[in-house]
Amino acid sequence: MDGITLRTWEGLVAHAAQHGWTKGAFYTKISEYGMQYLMPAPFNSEELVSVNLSPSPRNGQDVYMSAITGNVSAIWNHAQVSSRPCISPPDCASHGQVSLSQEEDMENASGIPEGQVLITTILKTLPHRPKVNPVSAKVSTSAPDTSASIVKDIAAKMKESTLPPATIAPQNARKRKAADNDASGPVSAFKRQMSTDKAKPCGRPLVWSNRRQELCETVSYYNSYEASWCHPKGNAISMLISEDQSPRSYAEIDVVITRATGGMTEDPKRKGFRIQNKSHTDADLTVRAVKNAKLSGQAIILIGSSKCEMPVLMPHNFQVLEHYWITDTWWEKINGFNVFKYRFERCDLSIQPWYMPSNKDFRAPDFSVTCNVGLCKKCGIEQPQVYQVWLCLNHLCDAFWKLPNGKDVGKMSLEFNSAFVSKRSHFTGMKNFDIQPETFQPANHQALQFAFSRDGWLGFWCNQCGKCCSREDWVGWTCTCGNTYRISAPVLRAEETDVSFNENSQLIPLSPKSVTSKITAQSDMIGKYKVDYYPVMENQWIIHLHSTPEINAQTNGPDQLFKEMQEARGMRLLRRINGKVATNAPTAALTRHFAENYGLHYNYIVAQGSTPFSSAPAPVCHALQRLIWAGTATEMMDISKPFNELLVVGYMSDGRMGYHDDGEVSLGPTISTLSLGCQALMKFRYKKKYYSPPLDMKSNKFVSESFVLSGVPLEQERNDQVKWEKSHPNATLVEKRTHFKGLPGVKKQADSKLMHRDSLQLLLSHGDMVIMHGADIQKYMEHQVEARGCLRFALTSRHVLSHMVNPADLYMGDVDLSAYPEYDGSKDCMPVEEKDS
Ligand SMILES: O=C(O)CCC(=O)C(=O)O
Repeated sequence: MDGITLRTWEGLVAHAAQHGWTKGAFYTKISEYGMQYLMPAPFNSEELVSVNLSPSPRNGQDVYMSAITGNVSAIWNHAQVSSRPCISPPDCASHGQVSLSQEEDMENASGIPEGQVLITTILKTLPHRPKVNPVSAKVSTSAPDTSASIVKDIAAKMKESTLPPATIAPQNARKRKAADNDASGPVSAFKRQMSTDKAKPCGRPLVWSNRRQELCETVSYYNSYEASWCHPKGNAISMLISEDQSPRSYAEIDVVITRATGGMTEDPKRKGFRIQNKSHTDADLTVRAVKNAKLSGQAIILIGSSKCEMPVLMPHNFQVLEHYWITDTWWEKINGFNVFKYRFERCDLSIQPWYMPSNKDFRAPDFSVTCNVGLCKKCGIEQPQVYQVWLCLNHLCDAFWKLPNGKDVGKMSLEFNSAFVSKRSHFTGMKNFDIQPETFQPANHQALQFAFSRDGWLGFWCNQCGKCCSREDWVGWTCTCGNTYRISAPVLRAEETDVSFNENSQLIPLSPKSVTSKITAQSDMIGKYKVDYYPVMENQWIIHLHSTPEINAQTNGPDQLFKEMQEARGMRLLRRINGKVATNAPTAALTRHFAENYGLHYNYIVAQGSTPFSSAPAPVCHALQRLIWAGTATEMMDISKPFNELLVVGYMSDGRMGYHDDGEVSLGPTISTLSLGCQALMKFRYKKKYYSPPLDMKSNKFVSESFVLSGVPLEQERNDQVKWEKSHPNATLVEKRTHFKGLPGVKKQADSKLMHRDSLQLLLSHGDMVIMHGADIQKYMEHQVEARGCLRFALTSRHVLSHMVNPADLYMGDVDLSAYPEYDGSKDCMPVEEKDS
């Protein structure tokens, strides 16, 4: 590993001269110093994963470099066999940051441990930044300055070897016409086509979805619910291309030119449009990941949304296009801010893609087109001519984004250099993911592991129509084309469930002792249950009834109910759409739990409907008996408001119900839940709008309600703010902000330790019951539940106020429990007939 010994700039250059600079060599621009380093990989280039270069924090002048290598294919294979969404290639991000104290140790490293990453660091003191000269763009035959000559030598060697020729005269480049590009001169930055003008594609996508979540849950290479790029741990693997609202984008079948997202905000002048309001930087995760992908030659899977700017009609909301690779990256100025841009080229140019417009003939690629390159005299970096005029596109150079006359490009409209768009190169990098997802092979999965695993309840790729389907139904998948897949799950005992089948799970075993509470419980015994009463606010209680193995083993007790819940026929637990979104909306997202409601409707479940109690399966009715007992035994339940609703929620590995409250006007004040199966962590916290001061220092926004809960940290200061706000009803936002920022304690309020933390956490075990009593709990607090194993049911009962229900539906809440024995908390619950005999 001679790379490790290259500690000086001279050594580095000598090494460069000595070694063949092959295609696999990597180069990185240390543009801050106006130089370009080209370095051979001091190891088998195929093993290179990523390289990071940054000025050393020690003096800002040393170069601090870390490279990550390893047996890439072994690592990727390993990553692929691991469970979704664990698509972790080597951990570039964390390994890329080596502290200075580690450098000497690193130098002693030798060889690459099999299947592991290796980090190389090189320190080099750089010359001071050269003085700025006027910019000049020219083809790279011009006499370079000293630093540039090193670069030129190296570049020449690279050209001699395997890279395609880097420079041709601009006029030659322009003569050629690309296969898919009709422009013979400069190519206009993308002309948007109305979707009605677009031709239909010649084929159909292999993989597609209507909702983004379906895609993310199904394919292992795209797990990005919000951002367009998917770059787990700094390794870019796929990108969703959609509408690009910034200037100078381009999209056709073989080439896509777009920008790193981020740094944009709503355009105050044009509704629905976004504008740049912040610069990208080299430290941005996407910028780093894209650079890494370019260096390592890794293919990127592009996914097109229905709004994507390809000149062809996209048949679905989301469709997987093909593998592309990043041929160029550069910087531009948009709206005065630095923006990172890149050019993708399709990897398999000689194969017709499914999204070729049906009214166009497929033509073989023309590899003879290459793009002219200019050399910036200021920074010494050779760069392709991206636009009709050559510009230095190194954002750290003083000549950046300046015309040959030294003036900023400003509002000048730029068109792409046709050669830059039309050039084609042979892709020789790696494709780490197949586009076609694995189909389920139940025989290959150990039934227990699969049935309740994260994989088991996520996406299903329909091999009939190519649709990605989330698992919406407890019993399996149904594709819109009619294809179904049913899971045959084994029946588990409760003690078999405290294991998560999510390999990526962060779950750490919890004991009741490790679950802390800021509210002190008063404990008591009711029957055989130990009962913890948490006084949350005045007359507001959260009550935890701890079950025991003895209680669980009772006839019709939790063990039996858990078994029956798994075997119950006719139950229809479904994942529902979160929020009020149309089912097929691209953004519609399903919950991470499955639910079915019995008895009366209330708002939360209205969309999904309810099943009358008269059709409820036996375990639901037995559970209701226990919940009624718990409500009355703890003296919380108002007998004039009996439970007339029961929600069954099913959780598998990694299942959860996020923070929410049950504070609907249609509900009575007492809510009672029975837990069956694996443990769950139930967390309570005060809602931000009541817990925080009126001014939220983080978002710099005013929270909607000015009310401070008693007992919260900095209560006095928070109350002072509320008082001031009330006494200055006409104060403007600026005045309020100025006033609050000057108050003592305000800084402390922004301290995340004092903000919005869980106040109570309960570890719920099999058979436990929880009662929430009091409307203020729902008004001022919210709760969340995380399953801590692979299978759990929660059966929660409420009272729905009858005047809030459609009279025609009232019958649904009628509960006839005469066939089910009453539960008294201490005795076995025997079926009625057995008791009588
Ligand atoms: O899973 C649980 O224990 C409780 C579920 C819940 O919070 C609810 O139904 O509102």
